[in-house]
Amino acid sequence: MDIAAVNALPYEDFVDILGNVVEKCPIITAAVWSGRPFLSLAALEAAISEFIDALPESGKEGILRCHPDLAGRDLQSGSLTRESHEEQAGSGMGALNSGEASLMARLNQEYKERFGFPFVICARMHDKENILRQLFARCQNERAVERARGIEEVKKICHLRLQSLVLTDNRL
Ligand SMILES: NC(=O)N[C@H]1NC(=O)NC1=O
Repeated sequence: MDIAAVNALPYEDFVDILGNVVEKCPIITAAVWSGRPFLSLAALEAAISEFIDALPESGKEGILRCHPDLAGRDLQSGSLTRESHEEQAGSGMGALNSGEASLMARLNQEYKERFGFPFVICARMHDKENILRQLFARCQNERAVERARGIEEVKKICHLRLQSLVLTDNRL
């Protein structure tokens, strides 16, 4: 399970295995495949990051819009991706009390109305109190600041997803 094994994957397997390192954006994984061979996992991560940075602002917002709300309807209906489900469950999003749940729903809605994309945060790095605090604070920012902030969080999520795939996926 090393970068040589990742480099040896045909693109179909590469996209099957790594296609959700950026939530619901397998096009990013498919695009960076042509940059093989990667010298390290960090080099693969850097290629993903560079691809994202080269997108126009509308593309970056598109990436954010592919993310499900935290504690939102996809969590309630059980339709989150496996990765997102683990992240949201781990940070307590499935165990909000009714006050926290309604505050989260109200602030998520306020955030989306203000910016036109959802609030994104690397859930694995925070607990529910911290997420609510950040959501409240970030609602006050400017749109460009939030776009950049959300993309930073996407990269943190991607980093942790890549790490756990390479550590645990025995297909690699
Ligand atoms: N909206 C949002 O932040 N979603 C996510 N964050 C995370 O760590 N996993 C997600 O699905």
